[in-house]
Amino acid sequence: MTIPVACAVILADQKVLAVRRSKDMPLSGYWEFPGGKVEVGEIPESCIVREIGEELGIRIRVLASLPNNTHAMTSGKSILLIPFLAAVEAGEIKLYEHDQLSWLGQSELFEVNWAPADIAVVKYLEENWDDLIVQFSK
Ligand SMILES: Nc1nc2c([nH]c(=O)n2[C@H]2C[C@H](O)[C@@H](COP(=O)(O)OP(=O)(O)OP(=O)(O)O)O2)c(=O)[nH]1
Repeated sequence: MTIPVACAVILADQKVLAVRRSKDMPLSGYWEFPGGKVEVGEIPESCIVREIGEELGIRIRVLASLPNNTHAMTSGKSILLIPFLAAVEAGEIKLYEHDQLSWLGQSELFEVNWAPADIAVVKYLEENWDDLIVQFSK
């Protein structure tokens, strides 16, 4: 079984936002890009805007979609991670589900303990930083 999960790489000032899963969440203590499961009948772009509203209390604008990554979990399920590059359009970030946040620059990307499914996405960001984060920050 494959679970589609949309996540947002939110950029500001040439940094990206990482959040830590709290003790009430599965994979607690791991860092991730905020987001959640795509509901039945929902498109990933709508899902990510909805999830970010629920988790961070902000409205985002989707700038681009990034390569998906499938990751097999020990449970036998797979996560299909669908990342979007996004910017804050309105509101102030508050953590409604996570317990910590960090804004990471290119050289800081691996300073947090990423959820395993995110590692390929983070590597992609690191390798394409100038084309993505620098360009879209202009
Ligand atoms: N949001 C998010 N989830 C991730 C990432 N990487 C990763 O492995 N996951 C996993 C953790 C969870 O097993 C699953 C997402 O579930 P979730 O609990 O955040 O989803 P949700 O908000 O829709 O919550 P629910 O339906 O379980 O209440 O995907 C990521 O970067 N962002």
